[in-house]
Amino acid sequence: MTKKKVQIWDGNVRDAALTILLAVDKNQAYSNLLLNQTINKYNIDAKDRALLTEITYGTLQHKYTLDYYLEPFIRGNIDLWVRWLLRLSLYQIVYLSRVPDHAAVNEAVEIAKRRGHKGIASTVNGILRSILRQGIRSTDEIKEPIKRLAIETSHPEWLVERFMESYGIEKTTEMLLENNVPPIQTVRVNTTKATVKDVIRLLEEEGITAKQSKVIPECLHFVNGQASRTKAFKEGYITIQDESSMMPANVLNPQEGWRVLDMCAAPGGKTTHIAEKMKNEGSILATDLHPHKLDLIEETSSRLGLNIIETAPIDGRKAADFLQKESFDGVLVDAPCSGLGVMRRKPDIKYTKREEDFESLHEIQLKLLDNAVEVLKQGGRLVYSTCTVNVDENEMTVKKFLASHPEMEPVQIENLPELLLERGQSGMLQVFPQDFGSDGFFVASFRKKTDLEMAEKGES
Ligand SMILES: C[S@@+](CC[C@H](N)C(=O)[O-])C[C@H]1O[C@@H](n2cnc3c(N)ncnc32)[C@H](O)[C@@H]1O
Repeated sequence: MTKKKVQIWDGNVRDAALTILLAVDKNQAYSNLLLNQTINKYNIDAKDRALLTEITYGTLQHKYTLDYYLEPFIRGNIDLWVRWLLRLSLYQIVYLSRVPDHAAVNEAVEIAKRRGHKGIASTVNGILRSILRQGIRSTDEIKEPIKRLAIETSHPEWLVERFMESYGIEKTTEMLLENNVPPIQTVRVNTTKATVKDVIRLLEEEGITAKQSKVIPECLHFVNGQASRTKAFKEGYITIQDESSMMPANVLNPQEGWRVLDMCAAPGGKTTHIAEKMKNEGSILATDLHPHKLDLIEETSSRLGLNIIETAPIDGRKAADFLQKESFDGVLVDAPCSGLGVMRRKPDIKYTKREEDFESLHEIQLKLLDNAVEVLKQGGRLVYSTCTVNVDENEMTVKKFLASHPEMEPVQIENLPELLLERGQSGMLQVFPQDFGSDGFFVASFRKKTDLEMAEKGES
């Protein structure tokens, strides 16, 4: 039997959101990728694009809260697609003031008729109208504080508990709330091609307002428009990147002429930033475990006009077996991690990650760092980064790494604005999503001592 291909877009925003949400739930599809593919494939116009993004992300972001509100109104079993339809309709009623309640209900009933039958449509109508009549229940009914916070902010309880233990109630609450706020669209200016001012002007000519960030100088915040569709993007003046991800290249502070290894490089966001910092002079080896991802680095380098980047498929846990010892002036290990800092962008992470998934990551991260040390020159700079907020993968990984490498010393985080430097301690910096509206991110900086320094300190 041939499988029926699902047509995501037929001009109905809510129907498309429902198809995407179901695919995310049933096939573990990534919400951000599926949404972007849909928008680009069907060339969806700006108004529908905004609503589709808002409903898809918003419903996913608030899934547990919406289920809490729906629970008293649902009797017996309902199909998965009906549950998602109820969730996305209630999302509009509770969170989107610009969508009138009756419009959200009518749209839901029409979709239920089309996808199911009259009986399902009348159930959907009944549930949504009952909620409108009786109102949603308060979370004050939940007496246990962690459970209440988990439901209010739609995060799993085990994760809330974990964050509380590491960061305390205030920081945790701020972070959980921020995880439900849509991310700001940020881009990095290709400083080898134009100045920040010039790029702002180029974008203005395309009808786009972009503002220079107060945190990372080469970062622009988009006020309107879609970066990937601009001429400035196509012609290599900008790269789409979260502002936090612009920290590692700044902290590494590579100089023109350096030889740099970017060990976990794909899709190349930081590799190309490093090349821009080096003014496209010197050489960068960008490696990744997955050979197919290397094409992305090459595509981006060529779009940006950077020609000092070479790629190679190498498992970083064995990099020292393939690369010359002590041959790189700088190494970046932007490690695979649990991604708990990017939940605004990938809300599905909240529901798919399991605590046991994290355990193996710490070991992989240490192996990558062990190899980085071997290929780093004496006196060279090593930067370790993750896009997570998790002590085990960040501070603990650094602690264990330093304990087993007397030849490495932490160095003060440098080359970032004062407001960030103040937070950096013992060569480490943890940024939370609520700090300046960027992803949660961790960066640590180290220097390899020379043999002479080791001998003088009696450490060799
Ligand atoms: C956080 S992402 C890197 C993002 C990239 N640095 C950027 O800025 O675009 C982590 C990368 O590590 C790669 N990876 C996972 N395990 C690896 C290993 N053992 N050796 C090398 N790369 C690995 C993954 O394929 C993934 O592309």
